[in-house]
Amino acid sequence: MTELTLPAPGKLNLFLHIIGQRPDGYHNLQTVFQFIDLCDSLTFNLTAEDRIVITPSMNGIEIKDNLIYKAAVLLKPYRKSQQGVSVSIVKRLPMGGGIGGGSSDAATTLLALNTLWQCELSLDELARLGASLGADIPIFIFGHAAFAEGIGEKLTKVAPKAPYYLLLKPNCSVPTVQIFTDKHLTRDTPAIRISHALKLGGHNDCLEVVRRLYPEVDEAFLWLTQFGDVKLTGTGACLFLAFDLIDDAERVRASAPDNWQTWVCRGCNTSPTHDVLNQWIAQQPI
Ligand SMILES: C[C@](O)(CO)[C@H](O)COP(=O)(O)OP(=O)(O)OC[C@H]1O[C@@H](n2ccc(N)nc2=O)[C@H](O)[C@@H]1O
Ligand SMILES: Nc1ncnc2c1ncn2[C@@H]1O[C@H](COP(=O)(O)OP(=O)(O)OP(=O)(O)O)[C@@H](O)[C@H]1O
Repeated sequence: MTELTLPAPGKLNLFLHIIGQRPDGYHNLQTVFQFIDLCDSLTFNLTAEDRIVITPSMNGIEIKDNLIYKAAVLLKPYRKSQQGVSVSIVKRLPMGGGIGGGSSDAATTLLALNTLWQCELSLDELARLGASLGADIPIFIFGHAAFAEGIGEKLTKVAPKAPYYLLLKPNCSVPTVQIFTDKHLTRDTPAIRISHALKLGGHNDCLEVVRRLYPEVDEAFLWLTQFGDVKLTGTGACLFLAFDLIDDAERVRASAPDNWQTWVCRGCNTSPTHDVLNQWIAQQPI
């Protein structure tokens, strides 16, 4: 039986500028995406029966709402056979954290099944399919750190510094839609050039709104600022801080109050999903 196990990494928005709003309500952004080596793990097994099975079930998510399921359904019309798939997942990425766990699971499913079901879609075609499920999916299909524009689908490869990060999730989850519909959100940050972004970075326009709506994020932000330049990823709730040395990151982590989830992880400019998938493909008999 064919089995494929792939990591589904989280992402960070190193900055997130909102430069306008489209007529359909979606926001035009400028952001730099970088992956982290904190990952879910997804194992795919093809099955004779034409069904999509996901185990274990995820807390509070019906299978039909699971982005893994939705991604698999999107690819079904391109299959060369009528085989189904069983997906088992080890979930490590917190939900509602702004690190794109659901999007990464969906993108990993598209990449894995494109190979296992021999759909032969290009990365651009997969990214377009993925974008119909969520704005964060194209970056995980693209597979390289990128400067992103549009709603996150216009991607230009970049290679920012890849430090260690202390990632902290305050004891709350932030629904993306709540932040994007808040009337106090800044939506008119002037557009910058990619060279400016790489040299000077930027800020996250969602930070002030998230701190005001979520006192837990505000408290964690204030605690972390004593150690450096704290950033919010996406619409939160996760905050992160960069370190050159892993020991410094671990020292701050050890002093964090117990009610916050914390991780020390490394920035990655290539996606671990693509790294492992390319190795797997290279090992298959011709
Ligand atoms: C905040 C980011 O994580 C930054 O990378 C993304 O922009 C959010 O991406 P996502 O979670 O995949 O978002 P989606 O599932 O596509 O959209 C959720 C909701 O957020 C709002 N939304 C999302 C993305 C965007 N550029 N503008 C928006 O206004 C829309 O109301 C949408 O209904
Ligand atoms: N496989 C999945 N893993 C996680 N969440 C999923 C999955 N499938 C559906 N969801 C739904 O998507 C929501 C957002 O989850 P996700 O982990 O992508 O949040 P996030 O990290 O805040 O993402 P983003 O930065 O894209 O907003 C969850 O609250 C959950 O209801």
